[in-house]
Amino acid sequence: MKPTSDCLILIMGPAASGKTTIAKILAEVYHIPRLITYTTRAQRAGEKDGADYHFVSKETFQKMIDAHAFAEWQSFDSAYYGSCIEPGTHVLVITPQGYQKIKDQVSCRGFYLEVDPQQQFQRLHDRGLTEVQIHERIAEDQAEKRFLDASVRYIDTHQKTPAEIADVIMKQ
Ligand SMILES: Nc1nc2c(ncn2[C@@H]2O[C@H](COP(=O)(O)OP(=O)(O)O)[C@@H](O)[C@H]2O)c(=O)[nH]1
Ligand SMILES: Nc1ncnc2c1ncn2[C@@H]1O[C@H](COP(=O)(O)OP(=O)(O)O)[C@@H](O)[C@H]1O
Repeated sequence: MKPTSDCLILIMGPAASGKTTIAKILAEVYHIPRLITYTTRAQRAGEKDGADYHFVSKETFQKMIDAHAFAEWQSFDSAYYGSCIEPGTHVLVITPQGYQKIKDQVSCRGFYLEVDPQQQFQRLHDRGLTEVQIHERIAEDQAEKRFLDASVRYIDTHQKTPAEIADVIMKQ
């Protein structure tokens, strides 16, 4: 089924599984805009404020919580992440826990990207993470999987190009 009516396409997956890459293709090729979420984590090299995230201070994030600005928010990997939902068809990159909090609020379709462990390790190493940081992040992502449910579609990204993965999502 294609997203002909308002529908959120929720992209989930562990660190460096390709979530951001796929969201960019869905925006650029399929013209499905991404909802930019808010985070207190540090901006990575190459990331743009307002395009990858709205990078905000903890104080600003807390003010947004107090103002009930978020559809959901959570603490993850020593930072806060929160999303605001708008009407229309959009892509949202989110944790499984975030998915669990909003799945009954909106019409949505969830996808979980699975990544080859060796490729993931290499990508996270290239991102500058230490071995300890990599193992901590993998454990946190693993713990998040308990929030997935039977309606989530798993996509094995190994040996698939980003364009092929986006195509799989669009054909659902
Ligand atoms: N619950 C929730 N999770 C988010 C939000 N924005 C991003 N995330 C998730 O937060 C996690 C950490 O994201 P990030 O720090 O960019 O690391 P990455 O997964 O390695 O790219 C990922 O699983 C994202 O999908 C949000 O607004 N709410
Ligand atoms: N299907 C793929 N094939 C090859 N490289 C990929 C693929 N998906 C993502 N990558 C690369 O892996 C790295 C991490 O991807 P990214 O989209 O930032 O992951 P995430 O947002 O899940 O952390 C990037 O360098 C990206 O170009």
